[in-house]
Amino acid sequence: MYAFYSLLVYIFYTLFKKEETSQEEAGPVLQGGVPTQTPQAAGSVSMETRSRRRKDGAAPCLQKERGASLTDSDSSISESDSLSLSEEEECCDEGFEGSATSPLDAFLCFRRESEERRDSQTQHERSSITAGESPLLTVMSHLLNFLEQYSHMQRLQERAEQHRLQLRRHRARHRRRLRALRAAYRQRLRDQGSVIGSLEGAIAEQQRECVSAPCSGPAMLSPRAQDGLHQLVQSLRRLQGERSSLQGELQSLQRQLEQREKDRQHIAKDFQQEIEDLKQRIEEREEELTRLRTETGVTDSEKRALYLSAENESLKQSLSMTQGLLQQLSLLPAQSSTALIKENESLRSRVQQLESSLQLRAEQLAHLEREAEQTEWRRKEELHRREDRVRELQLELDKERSRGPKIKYVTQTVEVDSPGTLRLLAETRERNEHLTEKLSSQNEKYRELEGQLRDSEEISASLQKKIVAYESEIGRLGQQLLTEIGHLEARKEEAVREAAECSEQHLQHLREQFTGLQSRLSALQPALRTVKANYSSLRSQVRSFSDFYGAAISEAKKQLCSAITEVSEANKDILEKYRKEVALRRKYHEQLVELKGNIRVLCRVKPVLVEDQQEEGQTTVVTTDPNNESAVIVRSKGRERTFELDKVFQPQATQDEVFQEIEPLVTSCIDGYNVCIFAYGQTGSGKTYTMEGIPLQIPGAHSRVVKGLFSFLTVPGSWFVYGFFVFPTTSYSPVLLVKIPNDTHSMNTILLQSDLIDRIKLHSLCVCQCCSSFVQILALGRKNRITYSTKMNQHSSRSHALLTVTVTGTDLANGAKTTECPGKLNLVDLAGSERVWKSGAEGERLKEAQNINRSLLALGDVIQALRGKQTHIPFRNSRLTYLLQDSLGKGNKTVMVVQISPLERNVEETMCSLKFAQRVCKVELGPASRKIEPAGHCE
Ligand SMILES: Nc1ncnc2c1ncn2[C@@H]1O[C@H](COP(=O)(O)OP(=O)(O)OP(=O)(O)O)[C@@H](O)[C@H]1O
Repeated sequence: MYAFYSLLVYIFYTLFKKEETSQEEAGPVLQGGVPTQTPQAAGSVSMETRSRRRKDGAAPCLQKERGASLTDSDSSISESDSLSLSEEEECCDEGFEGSATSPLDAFLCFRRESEERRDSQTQHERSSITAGESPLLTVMSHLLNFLEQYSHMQRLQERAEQHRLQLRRHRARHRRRLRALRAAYRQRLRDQGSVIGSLEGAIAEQQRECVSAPCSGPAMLSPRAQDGLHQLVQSLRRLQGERSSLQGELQSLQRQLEQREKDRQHIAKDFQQEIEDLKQRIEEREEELTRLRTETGVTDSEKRALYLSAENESLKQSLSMTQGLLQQLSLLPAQSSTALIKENESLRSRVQQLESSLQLRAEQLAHLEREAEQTEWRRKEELHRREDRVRELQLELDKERSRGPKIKYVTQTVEVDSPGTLRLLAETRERNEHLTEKLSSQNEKYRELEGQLRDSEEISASLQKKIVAYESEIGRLGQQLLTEIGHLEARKEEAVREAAECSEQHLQHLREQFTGLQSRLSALQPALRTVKANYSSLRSQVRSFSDFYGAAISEAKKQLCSAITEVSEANKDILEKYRKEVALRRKYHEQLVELKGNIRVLCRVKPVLVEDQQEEGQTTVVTTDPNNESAVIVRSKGRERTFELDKVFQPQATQDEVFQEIEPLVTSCIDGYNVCIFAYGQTGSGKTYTMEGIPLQIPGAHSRVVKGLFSFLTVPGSWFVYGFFVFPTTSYSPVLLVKIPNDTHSMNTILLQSDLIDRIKLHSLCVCQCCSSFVQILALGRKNRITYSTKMNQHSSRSHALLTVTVTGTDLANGAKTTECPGKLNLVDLAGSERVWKSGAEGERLKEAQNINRSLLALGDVIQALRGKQTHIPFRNSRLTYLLQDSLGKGNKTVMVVQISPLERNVEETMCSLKFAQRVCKVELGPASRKIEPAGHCE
């Protein structure tokens, strides 16, 4: 299909170029302002018309035309000429109405037929073809439309040219006829004048004869003379009648001339108006054309169309370029096509308008020509009649002249004989004078008419000049249009050439690439062969290598097994040594802890704060001995009492110093012991400060213990894996200290446990795998802990806070777990013991204070029972003691931090706390015991 359309484009282009070149060669040449065709141009036009007429069987018309053109030079025009002219016009009209048979028209007919054929195809095929070839078809349709319009314009121009030629011939014929009529009329007038002159001469001669013979009377006139006179008078009367009739005819001619002049003026006006309208339309069209060119870029679209056609040509040359061309065609903007279609439509409508106006003009011209012919015919008829009459008059005058001697004789006899004859002569003379006067007046009128006719002819000539000027203007505009079309064509050719060059270059480039690739391919082929050979050799090597590899692996395995057995033997010794070392470390640690005591009581003296100094009784009653770290002296009621405890921290002691005393318990917990660290003391003495500290600023025991626990996870080469389970809860309230959200990223699992005792529940079990999640849980617990302001403490804790951490350790060497019941670390921040009257608690607060004191009393009872080594330890007396039974019982390790206030006003509570601490000091928990599962078999 593409090849077919490219062929079509080529044919179009060739035809178009041929027509253009023929037009350029046979372009109109202006001669004296009138556009005429050169012989070549006439030849080309006549060739076309000749061929057309030959087809129509109108060859005689051309001969007649030629005959008419040849006879145009003749001075006289016969009726046959006019007849031939009318026939010629009919033939020409027929020729114009006939269909054009130029090569371009034939091609357009062929295209129409092909379109019809294509329309007759099935809708499916047509849609598929249209969908596939729309850009090319669009371009082709534009080209065809353009060519159609161009051929139509050419036909119109030819028809206009023919009309102009006909008009010129008719005008020339009309002028010739007018000249002949004028000459004939003048001749007739001259003849009449001569006849009259001869008559006057005869009359004068008769008068002279009458004067020379006065004696002769009318009686002397013979009857023959009388008859002659009678005939003369009658002839004179006829002449008079003829003159009157001629006068009437002249008047009618004058009226006709006037009417014709009016008609001519009217037609000229109409014609001028039409010319003006046409000029205006041409101007509008030109403006619109320029506007379209500037706005829509018609030239670009045409360039693109020609570029596409060039691409299409290149398709024939290279099959590989087809796909690229299709893509370029698909990339064509639809706007240019629509603009071209619109422009084509507008051009068509304009051409139709011009056609209709041309048809109107042709009709008007035909009407004018018919009128002119009628007028000419009438004039001719009139001239004929007048000539006939002149001839008759001439004949009569000749007759009269031939009768001259008789009249002379009669006149003499009349003059001699008849006075009546003299009277008649006088009358006749008078009449003759009168007729002469009338003739002169008629002559004057005729001259006036002639002048008017000349004026009208001048006007008509000027009008014709104008028409000629307009025609020349139209021709010039047409020439400009043709030159512009030529320029456009040149541009198109330039664009086509550029596109062809570009495509040629591209093709050349592709060819070069292709040749380069081919050379590279040819160069690569030996390399490929060598690579293939290498590959095959490698493949065979690989095949042989797999066997070699299997043998090597089995050999290596054997070597590795032997090495592993050797290393494992060596490692066994090392592991044994390590275990011994660990056991030794634990033993020594245990011995150290036991030496220190499984239950240790530490005392921390709160420093005197600024706010404490503002109240009464701010004097300190507690003193410490720098040389004795285990003694604290309290002055009460004028007496000093020394309490011996395991360790007494001075008021300046830091959190770190306190933790150093607690730290061994962390190691014990890791080793699988149950340990308990709790703070005891009156309200506001600093228990929470010691256990929790000030978050992020001065961390307390909680954070440090947790850090210590997690530091074991990062010990390099550790043989243990630890898991930390946290039970943040409260001993007093069943409300959870920490409500752990499900989406907390640091929690892996949340387990619910069943009731353990009464209404105390361990609601949640959190598995912490990093320190930050531990700290988070602590922060949540701190946030949820209930605190109220009392007289003793602004942020007094109203419940015991327990943080239970269970630790499981697995020995990687033998898989032994530290215990089935893992090591447990209880961190307890007890609620402050207080004197109710002192704290000023009431209502709910009073109940809380009572509960707190009750639980602390139960703790004291448990401590008392342990001290007395009773068989029954009342752990179940309170929730607090129940929760702490794992850590307070036998085989456990406990650290109690007694917080005391150094102020005088708290001396009673300080004494109570220290007495309780001393009681605890005397408790023996017995040797601590580890809970270690038997090791499983090592894998
Ligand atoms: N060693 C210390 N150094 C500085 N400030 C301290 C120290 N100990 C306690 N405090 C301050 O004393 C105030 C009371 O302490 P804290 O709340 O810890 O007492 P408490 O024993 O927990 O009271 P309660 O039993 O009523 O909860 C706090 O403002 C705390 O910062």
